[in-house]
Amino acid sequence: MALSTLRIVWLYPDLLSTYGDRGNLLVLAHRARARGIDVEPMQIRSDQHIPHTADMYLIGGGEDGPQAVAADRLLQDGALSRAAEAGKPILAICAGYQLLGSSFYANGRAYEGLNILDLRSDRGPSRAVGEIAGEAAPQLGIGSITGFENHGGRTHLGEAVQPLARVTAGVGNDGATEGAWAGHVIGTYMHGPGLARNPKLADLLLGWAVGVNPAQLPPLDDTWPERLRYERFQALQTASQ
Ligand SMILES: NC(=O)CC[C@H](N)C(=O)O
Repeated sequence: MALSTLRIVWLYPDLLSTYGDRGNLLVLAHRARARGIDVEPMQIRSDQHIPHTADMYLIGGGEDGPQAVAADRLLQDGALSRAAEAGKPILAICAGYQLLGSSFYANGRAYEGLNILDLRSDRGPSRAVGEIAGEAAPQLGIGSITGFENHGGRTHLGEAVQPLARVTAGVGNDGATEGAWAGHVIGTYMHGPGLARNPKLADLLLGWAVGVNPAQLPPLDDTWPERLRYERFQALQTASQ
């Protein structure tokens, strides 16, 4: 593999990290180290400059107020937009996902987003709270997805992005699609943390970061993540009966 040390930036833990989103960093670090890749996790607070040199960037979800502050600081910093242009993998969850679009709603008004993904978010008729599941875009090769969602926003995709998944339970963007991706940037409403529940999504990001086809990463023992996934999908089936 081309990379010996994987530098993963976890953005703004002081503003955005709800429902265990920090777990995404832990999952990526574990899955990289298990393949012999050293990991340097970097937690960058909102009063710090974002390093340009990282190999992957993570941003989590949060409430409306911190989301608006985070968007403002990210716009001023500029490094996340340059990372996207440089093809660095970015995983953004919920509030972090919404602020990658052109605009989003928080506290009753629209805010400017980073325009990294061709989408915009407004408010839905009710909060979307609970399990979310779907079938991921076949090109991604990650199969079905599972997560937990809690958001008031609804997201409308433009032509330059593809839906991450087709929704089979829950709401996601609008009840039909969930999340979005373009290049190496993925946005999703899945908390949980999302990567603990979707190890193939974690490996997709890792593969992008180290420059190998994810299918060529050495396999790991995923007994426990698979049990978790089984349990979550079963819970949805039971709830729908
Ligand atoms: N969980 C979240 O990140 C919520 C994002 C946003 N504040 C919304 O309610 O839509």
